[in-house]
Amino acid sequence: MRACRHEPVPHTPVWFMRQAGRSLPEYLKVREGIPMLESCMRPELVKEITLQPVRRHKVDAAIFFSDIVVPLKAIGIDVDIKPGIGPVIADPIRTFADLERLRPLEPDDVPYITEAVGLLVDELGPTPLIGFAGAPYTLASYLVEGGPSKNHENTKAMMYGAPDLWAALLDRLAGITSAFLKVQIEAGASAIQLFDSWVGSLAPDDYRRSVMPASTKVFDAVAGYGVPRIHFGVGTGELLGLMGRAGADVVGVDWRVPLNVAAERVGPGKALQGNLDPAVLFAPTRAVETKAREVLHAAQALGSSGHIFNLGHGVMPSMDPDALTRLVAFVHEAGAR
Ligand SMILES: Cc1c2[nH]c(c1CCC(=O)O)Cc1[nH]c(c(CCC(=O)O)c1C)Cc1[nH]c(c(CCC(=O)O)c1C)Cc1[nH]c(c(C)c1CCC(=O)O)C2
Repeated sequence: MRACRHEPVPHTPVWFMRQAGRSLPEYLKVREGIPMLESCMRPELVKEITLQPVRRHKVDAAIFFSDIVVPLKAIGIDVDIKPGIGPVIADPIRTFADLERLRPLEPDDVPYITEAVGLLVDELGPTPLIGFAGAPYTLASYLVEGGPSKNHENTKAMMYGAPDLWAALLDRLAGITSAFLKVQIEAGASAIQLFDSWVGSLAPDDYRRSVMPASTKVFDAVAGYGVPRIHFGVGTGELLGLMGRAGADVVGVDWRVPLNVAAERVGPGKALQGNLDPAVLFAPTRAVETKAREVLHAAQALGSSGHIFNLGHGVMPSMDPDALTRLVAFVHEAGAR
């Protein structure tokens, strides 16, 4: 939390996006026979899965085990997470009439989230819990396409061709996302991350016009709590400045932009999170450490604090968990003040 606020830290803190999940044998064991979305609704199981990578890797933060589509499911959208595919929406959102299915989210829709966060905060003690949600653009891409998409063609067709419908869709999603984050913060989450995983597919002008207002609305909605707000997307090199200006305190960076360059794009006053290429973890330990040291060096542009070490995107299921554990120890040692 101190690194998020540019305060002095004993060492660079580290956690990994998707640190909980299929890279861990203990996860595969407890998930056996339980569908993904159902597992997100069982507080004891959520607690166990969230804690697994903290115990194993000694990371400096826990990320709440859930999924970006959980709030959509909670308001009655017919969505499922298909193994190896991702979220699939039975009836995509394409018209103004479809929007009526996106009703506001109430805390009572997600009692299992409140309960799981409470259990976790008790158990984690001083280790912070990061809550999260999907940002309006990324959620819209799943809702409009009906599932994962490479080119986001239906999404962009609506954004360019039906701007009023698009704005109304993103505004509704901003409300749902804000409510979902508030539930997690009020239950005790120390920080939040807004994942706009697929927004890197947009040019800066389109982002500014068609997406930034909804993301700003989300950040504004939770500003009053004073918890650090992290914002991340993949391939967002050209958007980093705007994503910071949308209201993030910490901007997540993928591996394509060195952190010293990202610091210039984001400007003073914001911390950075990232940005080791996840694929580096498949190389021998010496190579991992060389690349991790490069990340730490580039982050020195931020001064003595304001860097949270992470991967440039999520942990992959085929990664060796021991390589991640070794990386945490290395960052703690090489990033000591
Ligand atoms: C785009 C997105 C999704 N979900 C999420 C994002 C944003 C992050 C990113 O950019 O990767 C966010 C997410 N999903 C999950 C977490 C858990 C917390 C953590 O990071 O440890 C988080 C933060 C669990 C999950 N979410 C999912 C899994 C795998 C399902 C399983 O274990 O059966 C987990 C552990 C499923 C999911 N859900 C989604 C995808 C693309 C997939 C993968 C599909 C597949 O490859 O099988 C949508």
